Amino acid sequence: AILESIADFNKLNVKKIDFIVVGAQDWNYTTTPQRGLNGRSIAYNRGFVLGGSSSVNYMVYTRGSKEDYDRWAKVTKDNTWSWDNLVPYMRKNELFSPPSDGHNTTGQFDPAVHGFHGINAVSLAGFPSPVDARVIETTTQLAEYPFNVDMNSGYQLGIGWGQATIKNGSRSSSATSYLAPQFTSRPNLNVLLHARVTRVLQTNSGAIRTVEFVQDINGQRFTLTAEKEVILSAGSIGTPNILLHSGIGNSSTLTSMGIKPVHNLPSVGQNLSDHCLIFLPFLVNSTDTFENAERNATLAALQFEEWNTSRTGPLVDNPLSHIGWLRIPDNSSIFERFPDPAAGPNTSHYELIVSNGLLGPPPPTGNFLSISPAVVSPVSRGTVTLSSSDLFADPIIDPNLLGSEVDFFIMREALKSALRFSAAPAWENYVISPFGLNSTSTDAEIDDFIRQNTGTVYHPVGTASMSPKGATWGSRGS
Ligand SMILES: Cc1cc2nc3c(=O)[nH]c(=O)nc-3n(C[C@H](O)[C@H](O)[C@H](O)COP(=O)(O)OP(=O)(O)OC[C@H]3O[C@@H](n4cnc5c(N)ncnc54)[C@H](O)[C@@H]3O)c2cc1C
Repeated sequence: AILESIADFNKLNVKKIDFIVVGAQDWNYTTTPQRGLNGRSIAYNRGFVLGGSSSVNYMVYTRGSKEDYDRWAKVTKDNTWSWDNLVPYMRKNELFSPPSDGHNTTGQFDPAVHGFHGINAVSLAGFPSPVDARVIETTTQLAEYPFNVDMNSGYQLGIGWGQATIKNGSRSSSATSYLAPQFTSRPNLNVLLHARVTRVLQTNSGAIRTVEFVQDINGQRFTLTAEKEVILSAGSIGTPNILLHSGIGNSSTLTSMGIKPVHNLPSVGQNLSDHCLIFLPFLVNSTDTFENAERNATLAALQFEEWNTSRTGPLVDNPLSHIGWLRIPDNSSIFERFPDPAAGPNTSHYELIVSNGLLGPPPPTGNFLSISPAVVSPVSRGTVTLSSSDLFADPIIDPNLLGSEVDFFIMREALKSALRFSAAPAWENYVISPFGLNSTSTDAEIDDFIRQNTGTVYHPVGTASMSPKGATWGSRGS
């Protein structure tokens, strides 16, 4: 059942709680000033809603490369995390669905690598983007950007059609899939809304099976104790925040903050890794881009009406049409001093995201194309730490974006790659010029542009990281 309050829960008179799943619009977090971004602090979105960030994200469906998962297996010394062992679960989860416009998708994805009977819907775009043909033409013109029919096959390199967690023009999230009515109506699943977890606590046996929470920040604290286990899934910011307040973290740091240590696990909140991104717009010779509806309320209302009545039109999709997964050359000078950060030779260093418009608030005039680079094998590591023992204070979030020389080098090369992509013959008479950057910019000018414009794709991970059993680090450390 979906429950509004603990009082509603108590009325159910539940005798035994097997599992407690901590899940819940935005937490409104801001990062610390980022050294790699000229000291800028940036917004750090996290979903504050049922379904968490899956209810607010860009809906891009991308698996990692085979090598990424195989590296997980190696790091954890646990082969269940390998690609071969995880793919059956990816398939089981996936409900690959026709696009909203029902167009023929032959040659736009590989059915052999998808699941068609799961609950998390995935589909190709359901409204043609005016730049589709030029992107595909580019893959035939520049050897550097080969076409990849399905970036989610385990082999990700190349340019392919974007897949999104969308069905019939609507978002498929954890809230619409795992928490769909057929599941929340199960007698052994209750979802308590408006509950904010403050800590996880030890029972008399020492096991951590009790969850402490409030329904009103100034109100009573409640506890529930699970018969079997508590699965803490509050995301890469919420999870370490709760653990640290619970005394699970670096014991000496916790003691200095007045928090009683329960378990010394110094890795909690460390090792934060994220994908940094630059929205890279190009001024184009077109009148058919996102900017039209963004500057014209009547057109926007018409598009919304179309979506609302028939789930057709431009609003059935997320704002990107194609993605490229690409590597900097193996002989890049950065590798003379640093190891290759990718999980293997078939794993990308950076992503190029193609959109038929400027991502973000549009300037008063001009039509745009974006080819936005993101660093996807990042080396920089940041932290989530406590600002105080106040259970409701925001944690201190330092993703350390572009903190490493390797990530900066890759971002610079990715940005130059986006400029090369836009210079393919396919874009002749279409792309006028990069916006905010000159194609003859010096490295120093590009570097300054990067520091001033880099943000994030909001993919923080690693703050409660997996580790081999018995390791002295990570979630299974001593
Ligand atoms: C703007 C944005 C765009 C993104 N775009 C994409 C994309 O296109 N494709 C993609 O694959 N990924 C994308 N991501 C990342 C993706 O959404 C996340 O990686 C994923 O949702 C993480 O899942 P999670 O369950 O670990 O954490 P979350 O989804 O963040 O879920 C954590 C849940 O725990 C709740 N919670 C936290 N603390 C507490 C507490 N104390 N008490 C109670 N509840 C609590 C939160 O409210 C939330 O509901 C994006 C993220 C954002 C924010």
